Amino acid sequence: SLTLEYGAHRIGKRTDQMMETWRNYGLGQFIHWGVYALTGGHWDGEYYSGAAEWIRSWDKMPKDAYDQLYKSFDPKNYEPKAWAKQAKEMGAKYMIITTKHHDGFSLWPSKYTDYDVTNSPYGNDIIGPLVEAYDAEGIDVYLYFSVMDWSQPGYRVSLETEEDRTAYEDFKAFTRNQLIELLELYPSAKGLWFDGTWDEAWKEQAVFADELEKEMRAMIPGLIIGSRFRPDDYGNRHFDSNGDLMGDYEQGWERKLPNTYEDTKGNDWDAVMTVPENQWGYHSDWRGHVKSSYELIEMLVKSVSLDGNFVLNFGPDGQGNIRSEEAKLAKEIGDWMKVNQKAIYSCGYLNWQKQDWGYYTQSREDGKIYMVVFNQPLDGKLRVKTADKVILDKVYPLENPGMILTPELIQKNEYFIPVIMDQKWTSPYVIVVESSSTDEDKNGGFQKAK
Ligand SMILES: C[C@@H]1N[C@@H](c2nc3ccccc3[nH]2)[C@H](O)[C@@H]1O
Repeated sequence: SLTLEYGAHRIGKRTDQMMETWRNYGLGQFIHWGVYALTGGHWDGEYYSGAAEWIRSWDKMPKDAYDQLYKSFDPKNYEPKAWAKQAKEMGAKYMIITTKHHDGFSLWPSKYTDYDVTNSPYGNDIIGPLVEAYDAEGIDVYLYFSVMDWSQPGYRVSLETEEDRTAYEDFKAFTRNQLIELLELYPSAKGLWFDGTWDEAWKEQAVFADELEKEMRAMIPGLIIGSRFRPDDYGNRHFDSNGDLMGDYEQGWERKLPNTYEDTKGNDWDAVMTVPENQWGYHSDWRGHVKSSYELIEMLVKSVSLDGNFVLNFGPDGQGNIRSEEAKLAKEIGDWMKVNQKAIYSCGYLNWQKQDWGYYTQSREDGKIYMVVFNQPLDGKLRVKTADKVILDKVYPLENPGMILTPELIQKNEYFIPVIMDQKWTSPYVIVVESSSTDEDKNGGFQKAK
């Protein structure tokens, strides 16, 4: 392997308490909010078919017109407490907020740019009250920060000339200043979610990024930073030139999920997901496929079954309203979580053979196994092929622990579990499996369920 000075500084998962907490979240909320929301994905009566938060890059959007939008940013309906309550009801354990997206508009009072909320009609800090509201609901806050910043004179896609390099040094100092400022202003933040780090210019900044990451980690012990921040000695991100994961978890799953445990390489990871195919910021006219709560619940369960977190995106409109489609999804997902959350929180991957009826999760606290059923077989029998030396001690619906189900042995380590057919399941349901290993538990087999 290559000798890397700026590659992965740790092999394998972090095992400290803050990372354990992160690993056990299951469900998160992403919030994309900024001046792009004022356009709603349209300009001058024309429909923008790209991602709404990218509308500044649309050839039909005059750049100076976009850059004046902040003079209209005055969200009368911004209610951070209501947003936090809604997220609590949905069952989100953490929230990631765009402090600054690619356009550079800073949603907090920044000493380092005039392109921020203090120079908008709204005038006040957006981030602070949001952090307080989510902290009050017991939802951990993470700060999204785009390194790419179209508003900054020193920003460069690549460094071709000496002038580029000189300008980029200013940009690097600006970037560091804003990040230090954010961590000083919002010390209850548990981590940073970096974006906009794919430019060639940034990929040459292995030394700067490593020193900055160390500085940020020193400011908030346990701070959680994913794989999308640092480039290594050769400009590789996410995985260094030896194939080792950079940062504390893999951040590559944007609008997609791993399909197998092998796809995750055994790392921690999050998947961030839009409700339409590709809209993070507010677009008033969602076209194409809009995901249902059923689809999103399956993505959540699949993520947890593969040891990841699922982060669902919300894009409030220019007045600070959560749109009705998202409010409905938050309610529907929350209703499902209220009944089935034990199969999500503090759960992860179980190495039993994947079956067609759905997904297994296993509690990291008491070893209980959850079968989350999406595709109930017509004969009402769920095939279960356990790992070796496993005994099924007790099986029952999570919603009805008194209804003991008797597995039918098919062959060694393989059973049919008869789910009650007259029980009309109308949404994904959970069967609990309490199990033990045939050896005494000295070999670290499944912990005996308490
Ligand atoms: C989390 C998501 N990442 C940003 C983004 N910009 C991209 C440019 C090219 C390819 C993928 C991108 N994702 C999106 O605007 C959103 O913030």
